[in-house]
Amino acid sequence: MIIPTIPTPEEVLDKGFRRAKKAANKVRSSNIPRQQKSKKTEEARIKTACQVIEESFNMILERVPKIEELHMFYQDYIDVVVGVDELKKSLGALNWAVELLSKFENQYVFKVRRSSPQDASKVRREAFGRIASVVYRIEDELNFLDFAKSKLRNMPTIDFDATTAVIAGFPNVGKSTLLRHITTAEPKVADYPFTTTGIQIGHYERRWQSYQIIDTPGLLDRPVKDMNEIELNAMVALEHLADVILFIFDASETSGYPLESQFRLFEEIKHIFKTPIVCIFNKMDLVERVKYLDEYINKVEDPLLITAAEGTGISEIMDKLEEFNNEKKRRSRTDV
Ligand SMILES: Nc1nc2c(ncn2[C@@H]2O[C@H](COP(=O)(O)OP(=O)(O)OP(=O)(O)O)[C@@H](O)[C@H]2O)c(=O)[nH]1
Repeated sequence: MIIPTIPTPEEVLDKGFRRAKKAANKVRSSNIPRQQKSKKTEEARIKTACQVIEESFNMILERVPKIEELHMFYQDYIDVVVGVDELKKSLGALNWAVELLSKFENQYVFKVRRSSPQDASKVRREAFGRIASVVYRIEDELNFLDFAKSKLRNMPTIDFDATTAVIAGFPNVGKSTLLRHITTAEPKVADYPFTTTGIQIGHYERRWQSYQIIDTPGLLDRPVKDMNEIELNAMVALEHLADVILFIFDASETSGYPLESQFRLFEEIKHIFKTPIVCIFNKMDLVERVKYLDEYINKVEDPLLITAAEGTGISEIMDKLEEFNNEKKRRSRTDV
């Protein structure tokens, strides 16, 4: 998300007062009658200081995207990373400062006009004091916006038009292998604060349709009860993205996780997400279709049996995703 550079109160005031001085010098060297000069000079200083500072804050307010207009995934993402309420509060404080400064501008220009030439500079000093105190009043909010800027610099770039599958399953079950086989290019890895290794996003096109497969190492690969609140919220963010979840079982159990615990994780994810889930049993090259395995395979709807390492079963997954894509298109047509 684009948050522009956030100045400190000192920087804002310095810029405002410096420009005010310049404006004053300009008036001083103009050919206004002498008796009016001191008042006109102070008037220019007050006006310029207020306007320059207002402009700095307005520029920030204009450049930060309206949070409620962002895709729900980004709204949740921002909420998890920095807090939407806090961000809105800080922007609200900037608005408050702009309104007050514009009030000061009118109030003090009027005061200078009504003052004697000798008192004009006193009025201006009073105005500058109040301007400074308003800017310092929002120091915490400026600091927060600066923190948010650095935190939100590398938001993952999501293609919201693509049909999106999010991969889930215990570590070592073959998620990356699958991602590499389905998607053509090297998956892009974006910063994602809930996972230690970043989010991996792979893309591919099929019959002129775009697909996107997302892996979030460290998030959808362990029991939900072990998750903290941030991670649970991150799951909500993912739910806004996923048209479908690909849950990968390691049928061979060579990853070290018994099918029983893998199935428990599947149940948890099914419980949390309202998104449809496609169950994929991987590493079929290492197993016999024994009764024990069949028990699990038969428990789920339309399972796909694959050997990701050899690329076997990948086209069936793509067919399945195409079905979801067609369904999504059909739904969006009837929604219009
Ligand atoms: N025999 C066999 N091995 C596989 C298959 N798919 C993946 N593997 C192996 O399983 C191991 C783990 O695969 P990864 O793709 O790294 O698994 P992952 O789920 O992405 O693991 P994390 O990144 O730790 O979550 C690797 O050594 C793969 O080569 C398969 O179909 N058959």
